[in-house]
Amino acid sequence: MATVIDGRQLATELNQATAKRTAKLATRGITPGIVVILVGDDPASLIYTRNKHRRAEKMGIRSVLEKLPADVDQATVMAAIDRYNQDDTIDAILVQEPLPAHLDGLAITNAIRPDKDIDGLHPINLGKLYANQPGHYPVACTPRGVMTILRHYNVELAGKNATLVGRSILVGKPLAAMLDNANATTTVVNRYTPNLSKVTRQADILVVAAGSPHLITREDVKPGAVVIDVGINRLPSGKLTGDVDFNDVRDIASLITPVPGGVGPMTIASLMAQTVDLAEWRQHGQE
Ligand SMILES: NC(=O)C1=CN([C@@H]2O[C@H](COP(=O)(O)OP(=O)(O)OC[C@H]3O[C@@H](n4cnc5c(N)ncnc54)[C@H](OP(=O)(O)O)[C@@H]3O)[C@@H](O)[C@H]2O)C=CC1
Ligand SMILES: Nc1nc(=O)c2c([nH]1)NC[C@@H]1CN(c3ccc(C(=O)N[C@@H](CCC(=O)O)C(=O)O)cc3)C=[N+]21
Repeated sequence: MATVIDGRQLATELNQATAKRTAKLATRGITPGIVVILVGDDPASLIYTRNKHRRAEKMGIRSVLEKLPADVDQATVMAAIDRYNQDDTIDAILVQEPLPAHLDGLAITNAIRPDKDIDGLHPINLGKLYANQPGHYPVACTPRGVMTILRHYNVELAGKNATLVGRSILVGKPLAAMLDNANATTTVVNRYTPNLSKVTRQADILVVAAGSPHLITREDVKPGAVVIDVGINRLPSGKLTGDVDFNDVRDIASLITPVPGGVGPMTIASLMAQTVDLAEWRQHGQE
């Protein structure tokens, strides 16, 4: 029977540590600030954005929500980015995905100042991660949260097979780079991969970020594997479920994350921690 990873507990611990850091910054008159740019009114994005806002305010981070209408034009979004790039009270800029199809998401990402790029999506930050460069730069918060979980539960990575289902720029790709940097042997699969099950069964660490409810069942998992479920899917009943059939897989895995209560809370906690990182790094740059 697998140990079930308690993402909420780990997130609470990380949030307490982050709150201590903001309290220390406050004594120097510094309040870290994040802006979330939300285009349109996708209900799931609204919930996620509200959760972030509430969490930030609780821990002494100023949170600004810039809501733009679904039919906003490219120039207006670019002007908003430019304004926050120059705004000294803002340390972190997050553009909520997904963006409406008429907008050029790549141009928007590339316009964010790399030192305010809280999702680590700017090519400069992605390049540093891929090159495994030393030094300070932001990385995507969900992969950062997953790496924190693996470290906390003492999961050995060097020499292990780490397989990622999903290759998005926000989750699969950066997490593959982080696992590779930690000397795991990484495999990234996508929709075109033949015989998915054969590949996933090789994994000592299986990370699933596909957005497909119950894609992974026990036949796809090596006995004793560590299973990290990033997927967030809302069922017609309104319940949240991951990409892994939790009840089917839990007795053959060694460690497993639930949904909800696994990776999700760690994404938010990592976002808060990295906002404070950005504020501190910028401060050092200015001193
Ligand atoms: N818990 C958290 O904190 C977070 C959760 N999420 C959730 O994680 C999931 C993934 O998010 P994201 O990475 O942004 O999603 P994307 O839709 O951008 O990417 C999904 C990836 O999964 C691959 N994929 C989908 N279905 C299959 C399949 N049947 N077999 C193999 N590969 C498949 C796709 O392949 P291809 O490229 O070929 O299309 C793609 O690479 C979503 O449910 C999302 O809501 C996302 C961010 C944070
Ligand atoms: N630029 C950008 N960056 C993101 O990181 C990003 C994004 N866009 N778009 C959407 C996805 C999704 N995502 C989630 C984060 C936390 C929870 C979360 O807190 N989940 C809780 C439950 C939440 C609930 O109950 O509704 C849990 O899993 O326990 C969910 C989903 C970040 N994303």
